[in-house]
Amino acid sequence: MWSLTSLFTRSAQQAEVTQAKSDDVQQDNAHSETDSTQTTPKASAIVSTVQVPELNLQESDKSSDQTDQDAPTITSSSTPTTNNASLMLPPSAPTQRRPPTLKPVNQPFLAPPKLKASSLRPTSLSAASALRAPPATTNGLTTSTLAPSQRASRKVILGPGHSPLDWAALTKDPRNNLRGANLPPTLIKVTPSMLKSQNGRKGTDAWTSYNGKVYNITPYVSFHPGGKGELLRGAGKDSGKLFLETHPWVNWDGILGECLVGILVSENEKGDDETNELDAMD
Ligand code: HEM
Repeated sequence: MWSLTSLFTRSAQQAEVTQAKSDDVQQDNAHSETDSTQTTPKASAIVSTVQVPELNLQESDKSSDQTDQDAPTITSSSTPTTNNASLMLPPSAPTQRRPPTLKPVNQPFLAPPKLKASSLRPTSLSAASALRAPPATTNGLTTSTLAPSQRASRKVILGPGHSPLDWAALTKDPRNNLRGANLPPTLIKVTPSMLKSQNGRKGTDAWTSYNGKVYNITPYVSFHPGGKGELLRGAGKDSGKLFLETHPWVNWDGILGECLVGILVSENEKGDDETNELDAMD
């Protein structure tokens, strides 16, 4: 290990040696400069290149202590870690990163557009009616099972105790015998001539056929929302066409199931075993 005294002494000696060498170099440079002026103008380039390598070569031969002493000087000029940080530009001002102003300073808030109530509604149809399929124009038939919304109602005012609920209560009791009097408990075969004679006149019950089955509609006449006259238009004949033209959404058998008399057969088809055949169809 070097002592401090020897260190300083050594450093002083080296400084003297360095100074002497530097003087020699300058003398040599001056001398060479004098010579170069006589030949070529390259002397100035030699001066700058000679000084730097000599200093580095001498220091490389010195001890590590010497380099440590020089270290602060070198570090201050070349190390980019800490000191360069002080040279970095400050972060950009926060005003540059602000989001764009959403609100004009001197302008009031924009009012929402004013909508008229009429502009939110269709002029003629309601939203629900606009979603429905348009009614068919041919033959008065419609492809939809929904009731037409714009057709004038032809319903009648039903008498007291003749609401649909009253009818439903009536059909639940089998003792009411809605099929009619003087009929066997089982279904019968009905010929077209029989159906025609059961038209509701002369004290007879009114029968009608629908999908090949015959019903007694007399008990339902006063419960029919469309009125007695409309329902009796099908008396003594088939009501399928009129029924489907008027209200295809109505559940026929759900209303008149207890009024089922029998099935419609051809004139010569009726036999003595009509009851057994009808039972077999059930
Ligand atoms: C000749 C056969 C029939 C005709 C001509 C007829 C006619 C009518 C008419 C004009 C209406 C009024 C529709 C309206 O403007 O709202 C109506 C309603 C009604 N009819 Fe008939 N009808 C017949 C047979 C039947 C039968 C057999 C039943 C039962 C199975 C029935 C059950 C009803 C029902 C439930 C309504 C009310 C419909 C509703 O509220 O939308 N009709 N009928």
